[in-house]
Amino acid sequence: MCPRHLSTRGTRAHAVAETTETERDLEETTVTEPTEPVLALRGVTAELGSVTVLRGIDLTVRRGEVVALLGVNGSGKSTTVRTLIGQVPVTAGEIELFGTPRRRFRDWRRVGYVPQRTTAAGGVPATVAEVVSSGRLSRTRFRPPRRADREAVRHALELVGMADRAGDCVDALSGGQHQRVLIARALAAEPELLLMDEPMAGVDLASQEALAETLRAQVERGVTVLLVLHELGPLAPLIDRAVVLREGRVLHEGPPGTAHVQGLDHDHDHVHPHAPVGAEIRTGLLS
Ligand SMILES: Nc1ncnc2c1ncn2[C@@H]1O[C@H](COP(=O)(O)OP(=O)(O)OP(=O)(O)O)[C@@H](O)[C@H]1O
Repeated sequence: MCPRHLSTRGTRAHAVAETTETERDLEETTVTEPTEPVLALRGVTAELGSVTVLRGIDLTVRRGEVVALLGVNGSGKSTTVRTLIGQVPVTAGEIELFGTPRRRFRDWRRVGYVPQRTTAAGGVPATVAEVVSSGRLSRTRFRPPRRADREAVRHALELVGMADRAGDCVDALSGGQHQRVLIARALAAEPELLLMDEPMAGVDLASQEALAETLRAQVERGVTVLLVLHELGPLAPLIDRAVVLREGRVLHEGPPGTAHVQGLDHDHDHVHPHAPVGAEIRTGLLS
């Protein structure tokens, strides 16, 4: 809870064995072959309410790839990502994560998810460190956090330049800082696959560049990335492939330079969600 109840339990001797366990976990999770699909959607359809939102999405992302999902507002980008994590049920088609049908997939520590930011206040009086620690739950389950967990949280905060705000209440952060905390939360589990829904939304240009650097380091580690974007921006050099959606279907797939020709410029009716530098935007971190 905010602002001063962070645990500092644990001893160094304890930690050595715990680090070993985490290393063992990591070894177990890096067995995917280089060209093996990390995620695959085949003919995926989905409805929200009574509206058909996805109309047969085919998408494969292989290990180490960085794929941008582009398209105008309402084309189904977020819904596609949310079907992958089971937040939106599919009405037809197949989804696989790491070669396992999604309905049987349980190894969620391999997946980091950054949700699309919202303007709804979460209302939970949590500190930055607590929110980022929640990203570690897929590894810690219900056991108390160990030194390796606290170390991973600290490292994730360092990666997004928020280590000095660990004890602050999330309510005290700006919109861009919230976004950085959400990214740190996803990184805390040291995932192999990062799913990011507009990770740069509301982040000023300098911070976008810092986050692009963070992402580059993840990609160099072999992390696979699928991210929803409205524009490539500082992430452009990292993107291997762009997939453009329109009305719940894949309209175009190819090198990122071709994406705008194929359906974005002509339908440029989407909102760019970037806030001006220093803008105070409240987000629901936990929603
Ligand atoms: N909870 C919901 N109930 C009904 N319809 C919804 C719901 N959420 C989204 N939709 C509709 O589903 C469609 C796809 O939405 P989605 O959020 O996947 O699009 P998007 O491409 O991510 O858009 P944006 O760029 O605005 O985030 C839109 O027409 C949207 O209005």
